[in-house]
Amino acid sequence: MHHFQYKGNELYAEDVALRDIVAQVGSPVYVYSQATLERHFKAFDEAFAGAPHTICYSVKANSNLAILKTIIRMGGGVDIVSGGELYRALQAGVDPKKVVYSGVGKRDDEIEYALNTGILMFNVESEQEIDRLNEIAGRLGKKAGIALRVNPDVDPQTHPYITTGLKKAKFGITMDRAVEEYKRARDMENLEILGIDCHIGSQLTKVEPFVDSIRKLKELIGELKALGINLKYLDLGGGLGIQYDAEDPPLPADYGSAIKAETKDLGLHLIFEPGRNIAGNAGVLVAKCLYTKERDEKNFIIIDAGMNDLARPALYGSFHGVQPVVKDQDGMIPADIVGPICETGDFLIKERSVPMFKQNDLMAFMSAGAYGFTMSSNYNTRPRAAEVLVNGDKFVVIREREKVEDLVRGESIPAWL
Ligand SMILES: Cc1ncc(COP(=O)(O)O)c(C=O)c1O
Ligand SMILES: N[C@@H](CCCC[NH3+])C(=O)O
Repeated sequence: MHHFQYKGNELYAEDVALRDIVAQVGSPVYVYSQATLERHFKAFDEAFAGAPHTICYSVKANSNLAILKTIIRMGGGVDIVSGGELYRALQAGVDPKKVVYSGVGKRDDEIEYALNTGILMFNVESEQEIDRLNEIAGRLGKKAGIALRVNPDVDPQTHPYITTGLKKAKFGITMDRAVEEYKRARDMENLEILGIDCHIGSQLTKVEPFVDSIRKLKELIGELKALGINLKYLDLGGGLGIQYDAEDPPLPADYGSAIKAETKDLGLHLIFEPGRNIAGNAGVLVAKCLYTKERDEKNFIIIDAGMNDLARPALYGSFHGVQPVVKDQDGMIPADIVGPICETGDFLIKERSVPMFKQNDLMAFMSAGAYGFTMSSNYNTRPRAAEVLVNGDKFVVIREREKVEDLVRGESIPAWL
């Protein structure tokens, strides 16, 4: 069941009309459905029933404290890529033993913070990071649990900007270096080798690339075993895609059975880092039409949300569906739906047939729950949107709309000016 649906001609999030939210909170506003988040988490979790596993939700997809809390209280852990994300996850009450820390550029202070917190493991992304971790852990009198993030050189067949597992990508350690690096790490006093990790890309719509990379990892796991390096965890990253338009991604259950079949004899505890799969279709961005321009060459629908609010179309040419919040338009029109920002690339929809929105009409951009708010910016000194969580017939503002005063906080004018 879908939780963003029409009742009559009004679009609802669960049992709340989006129009009522905007009446109270204004626009643009991100609206999330708690029931959808919970359903997605549960489906992912159940897909791995019978196999020991932990779901470490990828904070970068949607890092609002209320979203993190929703996942944590269902038993989820988190995948973080910065000290900032660790701070958020701790604020939301995460169990440090369910935190994995990925990322190619971990700073010393972030590593210290994570060590002092007692996180489960660092997914180490370079040869130098191994040494740095050992050094910092030694200084703090701690042991750092590690997995090496290896780069299996598998093509995930997704957008080039979100392909991470190819040899030419900046992520991870190459397969041919991995054994040597594990041996080096084994001899370091302040490291504990816990596992192996890979993440090959995002928005994958097939299971084959996942299976291919597991096969490559299995060879490596075998080689390590022969050397007496025994692992506990196999972290398979995130990346399972969702439907934005006409994609037909595998269901979590299908992804789960393919992976379970491939890993069942390894005796390893599986870790997953899904982001988009949990949050993507659990949120929409609601915006208002400010003006329309009809021209011979092109029609424009100008709205109060822009690329600073939802960057994905401008950044990747991504598709987001659009639905009227109240269906009362006179048919469809070919148009660009654009924001108020002074950039030609500031569009949410390009050359598509859309409802004939008029001034003050509200519209919802679908599938905006992941990499929506978290990628938003203040470009053009635009306060970031409010965020709302819906639960049945209730809703709460889980992040206030920013104010202009928030945007100049910390700035100062030197005395000589
Ligand atoms: C290391 C790592 N883990 C997990 C994720 C989450 O990916 P997704 O939202 O595609 O599940 C990402 C982003 O691609 C990532 O870089
Ligand atoms: N931010 C990207 C995905 C990259 C994932 C980062 N690990 C998107 O919106 O699709």
